[in-house]
Amino acid sequence: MSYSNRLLVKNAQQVVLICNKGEKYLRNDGLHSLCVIENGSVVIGSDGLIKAVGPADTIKAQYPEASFDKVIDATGMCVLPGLVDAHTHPVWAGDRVHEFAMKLAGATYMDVHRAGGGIHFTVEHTRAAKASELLSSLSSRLVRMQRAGTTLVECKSGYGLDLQTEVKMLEVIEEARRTLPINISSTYCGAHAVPKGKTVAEATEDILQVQLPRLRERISAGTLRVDNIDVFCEQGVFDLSSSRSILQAGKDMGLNINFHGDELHPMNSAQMGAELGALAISHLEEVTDEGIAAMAKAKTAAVLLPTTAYILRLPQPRARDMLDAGVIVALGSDFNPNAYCCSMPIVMHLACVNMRMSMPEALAAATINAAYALGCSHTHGSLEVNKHGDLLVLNTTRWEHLIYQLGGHQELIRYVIIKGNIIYDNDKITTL
Ligand SMILES: N=CN[C@@H](CCC(=O)O)C(=O)O
Ligand SMILES: [Zn+2]
Repeated sequence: MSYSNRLLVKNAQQVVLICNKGEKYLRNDGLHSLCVIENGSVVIGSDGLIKAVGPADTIKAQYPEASFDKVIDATGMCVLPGLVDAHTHPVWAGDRVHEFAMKLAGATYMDVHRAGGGIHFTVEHTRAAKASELLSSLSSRLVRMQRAGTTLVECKSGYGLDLQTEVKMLEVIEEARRTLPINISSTYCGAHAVPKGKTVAEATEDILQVQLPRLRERISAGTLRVDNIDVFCEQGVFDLSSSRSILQAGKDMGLNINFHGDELHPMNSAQMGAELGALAISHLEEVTDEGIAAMAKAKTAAVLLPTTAYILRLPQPRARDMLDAGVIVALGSDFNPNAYCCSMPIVMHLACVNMRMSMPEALAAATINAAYALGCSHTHGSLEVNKHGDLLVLNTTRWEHLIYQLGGHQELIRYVIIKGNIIYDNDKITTL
């Protein structure tokens, strides 16, 4: 046995593993109760991976405390996997607080978009911003997410809509990946809106003939990493057939398909995504029964975004119907200038109250299933041996408090740990 382990978290009242048989996702019966060890400990090795997790007495017998760089006594506390945020747009300049006021006064999302605001407003400001400014605001946002317990986050481009700005955004995401501890899955979303002055056909042509080929070169040369391809498949944005051709082209270059579908209108996006072998489709407020069945069969994850329906006062996504049909349900914050939320604990609370998910369903959706939606559930999303040592220590004896205490994560999260390193220590926590 190695005598140079990085971290021991010992004697936790609860260690929430989520699952313990190498499951890549949880659905149906797998969601009824999560795998929890009472009075447990976790061992993280010097490579940042989990070496052991189990009853505190067993771990104590196997690992002498002296073999650890750091020991956390979690008596009276809970340990759970770091949260996974499966959908964010965190690289942009120019906030849209003025549009929030317009929407509160009755304007719809598409009213604002058609009037040249919304994504177009953000595109104008993001094109004008320096990469260093975008990196600085991205870093602050990611640090906020980390403090709210997120340890793996999907980050999209999509406020450039031209080659130069899309690449600038992807490079900024890449720099954040190199400099911050949080794990990042990056997504090219050049088809987030039709740029002003172009038709859908012209925008699609530009993506297929100019943007994707340049990205392919950069990825092959190892100068840029991109994991997923995204499109906003919506009436007045990219129609089904242009979305299909862009997603297929991305898949052909090795990207995972993970896109916005069936948000404001039923577009048959779910069926199209399932046919293409999409790993995930987000939103789905307007998905049909046929779309739900197709996603369940194809094991395409549904990334549900409770903040969007809440802020835009949309119908709630049909989480219960999807869960009952066996769809793999994940959650995301949808952080963007329209939905300014960095907190997965708040997202889980909204999912429970507004979308009628149970707390175990919401936690699985924000861990193992969100990791699945990003193609990372073999390394993230549960506390199992050989996975990344990414975890939260909560100052409470039952994990459900993280969801129950709306907006209470700042007082509940004592430590955020990524690969066995403490990246946030909230030592100001007192009693709860
Ligand atoms: N629906 C499309 N995209 C974003 C909103 C982006 C924006 O409004 O800037 C979403 O997921 O909600
Ligand atoms: Zn989005």
